[in-house]
Amino acid sequence: METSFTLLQRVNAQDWLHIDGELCHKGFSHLENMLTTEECNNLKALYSCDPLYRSTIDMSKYRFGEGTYRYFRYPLPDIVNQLRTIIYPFLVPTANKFVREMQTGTEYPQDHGGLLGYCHQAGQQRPTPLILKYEKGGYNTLHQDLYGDIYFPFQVVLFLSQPNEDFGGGEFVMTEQRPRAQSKVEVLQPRRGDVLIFTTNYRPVKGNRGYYRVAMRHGVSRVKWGERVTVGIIFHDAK
Ligand SMILES: O=C(O)CCC(=O)C(=O)O
Ligand SMILES: [Fe+2]
Repeated sequence: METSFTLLQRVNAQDWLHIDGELCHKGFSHLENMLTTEECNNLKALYSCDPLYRSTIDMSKYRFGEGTYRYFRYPLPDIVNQLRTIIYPFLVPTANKFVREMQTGTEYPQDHGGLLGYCHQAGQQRPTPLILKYEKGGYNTLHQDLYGDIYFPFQVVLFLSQPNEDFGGGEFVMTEQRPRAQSKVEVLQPRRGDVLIFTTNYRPVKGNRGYYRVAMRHGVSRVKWGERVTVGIIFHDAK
């Protein structure tokens, strides 16, 4: 989308009631054409700017997969910070519905600063947004991005590379683990500029006796050729 709309206007224009329904019933929602090609290219170009990062992880070293990711330092790049701050409040009603259904007793504050306040009080002070790069053979094993006791139940991935043009393979994969059942998978291939919102830990599903937890994990299948770059926006900070 070549657009002159601000990020706030673009986020505001989404059908958040529909997104709420998708998060509750499927655990993810795919928003198409949120970022322009120029914004994607600008974000990708940040990858090699060393001073922006607090740490760089070679995924194979920890057997997390194959590829590299880099955690941004504070202050975050403007577009990452804006999206983190702007998207958060739209997700709070769904997050609080999850909490009420599971009766965990926590309520998420209405603005992102409030969530960071809770994180910082609990000793979670390190920024979690990151940029990930996979080359031929790269992949990301199934995982959850929790980073401490305080976590927000949704997170976001920005897709910066074009499938079948910049890379092949490298699908985004999610699994749902229902209690006492086999796992179900979803395989997505979002396009450059798309944004995916998904459940970090679990989603509540109504059963005969109240709600039960369906754990969700995400990862990336093997990249067959080319280079795939994403930015992950996690709303809570890390220990
Ligand atoms: O590269 C991807 O699509 C997955 C990124 C990821 O695991 C994350 O942002 O938490
Ligand atoms: Fe992740």
